[in-house]
Amino acid sequence: MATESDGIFDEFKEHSISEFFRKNRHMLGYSGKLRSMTTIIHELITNSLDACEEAEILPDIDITIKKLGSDHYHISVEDNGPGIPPEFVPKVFGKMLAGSKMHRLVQSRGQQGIGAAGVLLFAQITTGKPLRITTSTGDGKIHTLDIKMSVEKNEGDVVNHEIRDGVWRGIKVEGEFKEITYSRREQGPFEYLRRISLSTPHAKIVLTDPEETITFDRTVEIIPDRPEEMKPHPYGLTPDELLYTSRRTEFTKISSMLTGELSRMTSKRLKELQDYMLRDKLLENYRGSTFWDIVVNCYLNVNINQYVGKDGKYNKYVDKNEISDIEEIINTLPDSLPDLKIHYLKYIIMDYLIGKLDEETIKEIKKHFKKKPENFIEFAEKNYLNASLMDEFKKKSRDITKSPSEFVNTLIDMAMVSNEEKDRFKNEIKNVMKMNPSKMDWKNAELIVRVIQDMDFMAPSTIGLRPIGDENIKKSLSTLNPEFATTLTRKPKTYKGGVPFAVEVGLAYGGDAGKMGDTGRKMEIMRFSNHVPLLFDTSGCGLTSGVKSVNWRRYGLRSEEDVPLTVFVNLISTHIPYTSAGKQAIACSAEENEEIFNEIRQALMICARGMEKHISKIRKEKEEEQKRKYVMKYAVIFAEGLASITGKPKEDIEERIIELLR
Ligand SMILES: Nc1ncnc2c1ncn2[C@@H]1O[C@H](COP(=O)(O)OP(=O)(O)OP(=O)(O)O)[C@@H](O)[C@H]1O
Repeated sequence: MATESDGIFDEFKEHSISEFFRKNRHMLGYSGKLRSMTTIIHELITNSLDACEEAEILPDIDITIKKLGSDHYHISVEDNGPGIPPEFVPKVFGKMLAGSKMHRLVQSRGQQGIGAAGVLLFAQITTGKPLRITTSTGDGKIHTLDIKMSVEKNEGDVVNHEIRDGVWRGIKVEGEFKEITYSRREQGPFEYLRRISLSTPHAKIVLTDPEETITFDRTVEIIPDRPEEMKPHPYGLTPDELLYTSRRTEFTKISSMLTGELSRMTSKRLKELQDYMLRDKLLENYRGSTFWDIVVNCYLNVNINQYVGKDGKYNKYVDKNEISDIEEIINTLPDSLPDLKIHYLKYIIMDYLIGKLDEETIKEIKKHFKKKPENFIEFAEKNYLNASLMDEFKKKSRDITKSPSEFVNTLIDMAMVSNEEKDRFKNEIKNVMKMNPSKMDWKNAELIVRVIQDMDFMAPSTIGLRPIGDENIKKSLSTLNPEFATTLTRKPKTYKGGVPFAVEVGLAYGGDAGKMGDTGRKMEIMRFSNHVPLLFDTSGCGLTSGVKSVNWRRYGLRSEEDVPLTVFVNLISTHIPYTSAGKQAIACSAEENEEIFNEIRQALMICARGMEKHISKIRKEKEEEQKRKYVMKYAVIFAEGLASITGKPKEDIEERIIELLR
C-alpha cells in the first residue's frame, strides 16, 4: 500500500559540512565582493598570528593582492610561523571542522576549525582552481602542495606535491579568487590590517596592494607571553559536556577524570562531592512524599496527616484544642536526640503550623512553648514555611546544615535514614567513582552536575588570558594624534558559570579620532575580539550595544554625530560567544550575556569620566581665553582715558593693565 511518505524519502540524502557551506558561504562571511576579500585575508592572517603566538615568534607577515580581472585577484599570505607538517596540510585546508583549537580552552583568534578550509572552498567554487600551500617547519625541506577539496567527503585532495631543500620556516598560502574586489574603504583589507596592527602591536605586516606597498610596522618588539590553556571550571559544566568528556578522556576512573579534566577539583573537593551526592541520593529517595509525611511516618510516629492536604500544604486552621496536639507531638520526640536537632525539628513543625494561625492562636502557642529557648518562637514567626514539600525541606536543610555529611548524620539521628541505607548509597557512589568514564550514564552525569552547583569552588583561573594591555592600546591610539586618550583593562571575570573573559577599552578624543560623517567627525567604534578587528555586522553585535548603552552626553559630548571620538573595545576570552560561524558579531548584549555587557559598560563609563574632565577643562580654557580677549579690547580704550587724565604715557598704563589682567 502506498503511503504519504513514498516519494519524499526517495530524495533523502546525507550531506557533508563542506557541502553545507558550499551552499551557505555567506555564513562564513563570503557575501559581497569586498567582504569576501576581507574574509580571505582575515582567515589567513589570524591563523598566522595564532601560530606565531603559540610558537612564541615575532610575526612577520607579507600579503600580496594582485588584480587579474575586474573581480578576479591573486592573493598570497606568507608568515614566518612554525609551519604545518606536510601531512596535516590536506586536513587544515581541505577539511572543515578540523583544527587544533576547538577542543581547548585557550584564548586564540581561531576557535572553530573552519577558516582555512573556507578559504580553499571559496577559491575552488569561484575559480575551480586549487590552493597552493608552501610550508616548512624549518627542517631543511620545503614542501609545496596544491590542494583541492572533495566536497562530498569533506576531505582535502593533494593535486601536486613538490619537495625541495632550503632553509626557511613558515607558511605561504596562494590562490586565485573571483567575485571579490579590493578597495581601501572602511570594510576592506587595508582598514582591517590597519586595525589588526593596532591590536597586535608586536606584528609586522607588509601589504602589497594593486597600487603600492604599505608597511604596518611593529611598535612593540616584545613577544607577548603565550596564552595558557585552561581547564573547564566545574560551575560551567553541563551533563552533556560531562558525558562528552567521559567518552574522550584518557583517565580510567570517573574520580580521576573529574580531578584531571576540571579546574579547581582537588581531591578534597572530590570527597566533598561524594558527600553531596550521598545527601542528594538520600533526598531523592524520599522524593514524592511530603516532609510532613516523613516526619510523621518515619520519626514522630503520630498520625498528623489531618493537617496536611494532598498537595502537602496545610489545609485547615488549627483550633485551640489542636495546640495541645502539637505539644503532644513534640513531647513524643525521643529524649536521646541531641537538643539542637530536637529544636530544629520543632521549628519546622511550628513553621508549618504558624503560617496558618491567627494572632490569638499564636499567643496561645507562645504560652504553651514559653519554657522553650527564646529564639524558638522568633524563628517560627519569622520563617514560617507554608509549603512542606520535600524540595522546600531540602532547601531549608541545606541552609541550616551547610555540610552535607552533617545533614546525612541528622537524617540518621532522626531515624529518617538507617545506617544500612546510608552505607548502601555510599557504596553505590564509590562504585560510580571507580567506574571507567566510558560507562558514565546521563543520570550520574546529571547528579554530579547538580551537586556541583551547591558546592563552593574558587573562581576560575583567569591567568591564561592575555590582554593587549593599557600601554599598547595607548600607543595604538596615539597614531590618531588625539588631544586626549585613556585606556582601561578590566580584571578578568567569568560568564555562564565558568568561561573566563576580560574587557579592554580605550577612548581617543580629538585629533584624527572618530571617522568622517556627513556632519563632520562622528563617533567611531572599533570592535575587537581576541585582538581581531570586527568590521561587519556592527548593529547585531553586543559590543556595539554596550558602547551605545552609555549616555555619552553625560560625559561632555554634545551628540554622537559630531564628535572626534574613537571608542576601542576588545573582548578576550577562551570562548567568544559569536552569533554565527562568520565570527563578526558577538552575542553579548544585555539580554544575551549580562556579565560581558556590564563589564563593557563599566569600563567605558570609567574611561568616559576621564574624558569628561578633559572636555570641560578645554571648554573652560576656551571660555577664559574668550573673556581675556574681550577685556583686552577694552583695556586699550581704558588706558587712553587714564593717560589723558593723568598725563602719563599711554603705553606704560596699557602695559600695567595687561600685567594686572594676567
Ligand atoms: N599559518 C598557520 N601556521 C600554523 N598552523 C596553522 C596555520 N594556519 C592554520 N593552522 C592550523 O590549522 C588549523 C585549522 O585552521 P582553521 O583556520 O581552519 O581553524 P581555526 O583557526 O582553528 O578556527 P577558525 O575556524 O575559528 O578560524 C588550526 O587550528 C592550526 O592548527
